[in-house]
Amino acid sequence: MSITVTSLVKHFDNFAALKGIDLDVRPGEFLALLGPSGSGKTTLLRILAGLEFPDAGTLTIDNVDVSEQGARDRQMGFVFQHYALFKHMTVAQNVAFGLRVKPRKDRPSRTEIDERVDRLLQLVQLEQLGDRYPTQLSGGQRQRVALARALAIEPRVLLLDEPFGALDAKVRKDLRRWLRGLHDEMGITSIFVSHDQEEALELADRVAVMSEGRIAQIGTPTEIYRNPANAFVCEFLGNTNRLACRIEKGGAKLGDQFFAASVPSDAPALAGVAYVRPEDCDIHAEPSAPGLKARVLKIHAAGPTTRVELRRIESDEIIEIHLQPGTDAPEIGNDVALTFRRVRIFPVASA
Ligand SMILES: Nc1ncnc2c1ncn2[C@@H]1O[C@H](COP(=O)(O)OP(=O)(O)OP(=O)(O)O)[C@@H](O)[C@H]1O
Repeated sequence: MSITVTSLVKHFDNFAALKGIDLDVRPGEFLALLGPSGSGKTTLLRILAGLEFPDAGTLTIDNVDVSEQGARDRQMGFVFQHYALFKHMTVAQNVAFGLRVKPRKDRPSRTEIDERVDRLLQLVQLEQLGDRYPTQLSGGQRQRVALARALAIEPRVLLLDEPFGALDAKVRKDLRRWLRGLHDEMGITSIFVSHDQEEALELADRVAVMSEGRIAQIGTPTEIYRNPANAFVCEFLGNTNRLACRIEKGGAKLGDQFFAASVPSDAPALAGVAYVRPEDCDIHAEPSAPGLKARVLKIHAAGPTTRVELRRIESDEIIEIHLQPGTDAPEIGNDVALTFRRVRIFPVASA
């Protein structure tokens, strides 16, 4: 199923929660809505689900306008972070619920429902636990039941709002890999909300980064990580150094290197911020080598990557770099030169 959202606007009283969202979700795609708290992710998901209605804009599924349809008619499956299971029902009864409440003409027979529940419990790897009650399950198992329940109605689209948000880091990581596998197996168009950049970048085919009711950028994880469209996306994806610079003649100098910025080359000089990821830096032990001068403060050698913390001599800004494999670690206290393989530069006004 493809989904197209056009010029979607939503206010809560005077507050604009969505300020004009355009979005195309491709059939079978796994799309992440990523953004800080309050950026509008849940509001957008609830509008897609038909649980909330926009003030303006349209929503189509496979080119059919469903803007006026309610949640029941849209045939979407939802899994929310705290999507409580029915406590008085067993796991199997929870999964069957969406089928049992269908109007008689659409409702599968009792045998068909039992068969489908068995299949779904196998799919979420809980086939042994059909007779348990939700309180007898772990958090991760409960979320898998919630997922099986959402899938039972054979939804056209699966909507997930931080489905693993309440779980601890290890379970969360295992479950998201498992969910990605399940998605690939079923090929169902899925949209999930996350405020965790690592989760979104790992799971999704494409990520829509949201900021203050707008989509700041949409692209594959590699595109948004390697080529963030603006300062907000750079900062939100984290793991980046922020270095003051001066933009003139269409770019800025860091040490001896010049990097282009997306400003006209004849624009007046202005203050900028250069963003450099730690893995895009090279260190030269000889301080007189061409490059940005910095002093080595700390070396963190535990783990697979050696991280070096430095202070930029001219400004006291702290820079973290990841040492390239095969490079000798510098001495703490020594001055060195840094060169950069990839830098994004934006004017301060937009930073
Ligand atoms: N029913 C409501 N009434 C009033 N304001 C609301 C309502 N729902 C959401 N908002 C506001 O709209 C904005 C967007 O909320 P939304 O829940 O979509 O953000 P989010 O990106 O999902 O955040 P989070 O990650 O914290 O869940 C927030 O400022 C929120 O306070």
